[in-house]
Amino acid sequence: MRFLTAGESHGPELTAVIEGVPSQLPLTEEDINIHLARRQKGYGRGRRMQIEKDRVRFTSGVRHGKTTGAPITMIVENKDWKHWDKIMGAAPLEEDEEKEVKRQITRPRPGHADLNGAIKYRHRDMRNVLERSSARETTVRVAVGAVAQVILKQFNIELCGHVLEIGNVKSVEHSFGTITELKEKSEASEVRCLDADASEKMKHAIDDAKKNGDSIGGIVEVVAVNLPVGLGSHVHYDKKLDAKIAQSVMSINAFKGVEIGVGFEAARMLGSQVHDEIIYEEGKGFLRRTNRLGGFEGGMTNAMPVVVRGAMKPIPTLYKPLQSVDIDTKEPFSASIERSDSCAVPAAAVVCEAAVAWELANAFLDKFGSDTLEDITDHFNLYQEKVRNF
Ligand SMILES: Cc1cc2nc3c(=O)[nH]c(=O)nc-3n(C[C@H](O)[C@H](O)[C@H](O)COP(=O)(O)O)c2cc1C
Ligand SMILES: C=C(O[C@@H]1CC(C(=O)O)=C[C@@H](OP(=O)(O)O)[C@H]1O)C(=O)O
Repeated sequence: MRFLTAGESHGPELTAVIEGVPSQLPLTEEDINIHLARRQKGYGRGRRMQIEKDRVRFTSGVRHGKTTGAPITMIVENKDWKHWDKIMGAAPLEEDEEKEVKRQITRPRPGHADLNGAIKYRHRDMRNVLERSSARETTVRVAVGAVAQVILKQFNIELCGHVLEIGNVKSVEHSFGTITELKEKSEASEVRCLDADASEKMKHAIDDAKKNGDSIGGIVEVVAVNLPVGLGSHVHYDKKLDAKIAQSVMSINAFKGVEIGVGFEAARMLGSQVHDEIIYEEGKGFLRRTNRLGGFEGGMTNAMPVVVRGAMKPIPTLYKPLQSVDIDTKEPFSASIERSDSCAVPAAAVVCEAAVAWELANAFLDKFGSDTLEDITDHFNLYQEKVRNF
């Protein structure tokens, strides 16, 4: 499968086109809307989230609740567009509108794409950069990830993103039992954290940052279960599934680090403390005694849960001004802003979940075929039988 997204933060709508989704897959707009609503929740978001009510509309590729195999187009409306239609309009401006509408953004925010994008694409108005660099785009990436999750669920593969840390507050309680419990527990917390005590402390940390005009980041984790052995491959760098996941997660706005399993900690441990011993159980086949490597060896899944973590930096738009330089006057200034999130880590856990789901579903279809659900299922069942008898 492949996908493209298009759309600006304050434009009329966002669009995603996915090509390569198998035919005969039961798929409804509601399957997507559940995840869009999850992404909108979370303590620390700004006023924009009160304006938007993200819902998807299919305009191709789905008929009567089933995929046809043709490209699927998904549209999400920006409710905020009504406040921006003049500023964001595609038509050339009349002369008398120029002054009123064309208020140029010339003050780059440290940490955002504004300055690099303006220099690279030769824009004197940095709105042309910020509209597309905005994480509003993650709405349709979550929609794409939701389609991936529907594919995976057909084969009992499920995943869930949750929050491990916000600022220097860490979740102490990580255990969750089944994936359903992980979903329920994280969903019940306003910061998507399993640990009730830590959740409260995280909310305070967000409040403190906000009160001081500051922003705060954190660490999210995605866990995926019931994967077959052998998704991805060791044979070439661009077939390694752990590497593809890392790329996907790193592409999420403001993500600055990715870990799989014990991740960076592995460098500080000895080999005997890192590698997962192999055992064999009749009827189940080969298993690992532990899962420190987060479900990957040699760029392939090993049938243990996949565990991926991503580190999000604090949001760059700050109420507390940071120094920057106006690109027209070349004079230093201290930024003042209208609105921004103070913390988007709980939302980012849902985006990270979507990024991992996409890579897993893609690797799954690479292995088991992609034309139609029935053929994929036959191939999957045959493979699983061979794995059990290996
Ligand atoms: C869900 C989500 C919401 C975000 N909200 C904001 C925001 O309100 N203000 C802001 O300046 N950055 C926000 N960001 C981060 C910026 O989009 C990001 O820092 C920017 O695109 C620059 O990219 P980089 O940080 O990856 O270099 C958000 C990121 C995510 C994932
Ligand atoms: C709109 C979303 O996130 C936006 C991401 C974002 C940024 O700069 O990345 C800036 C803010 O937008 P605005 O400037 O319109 O307030 C966030 O609200 C969203 O997540 O749906």
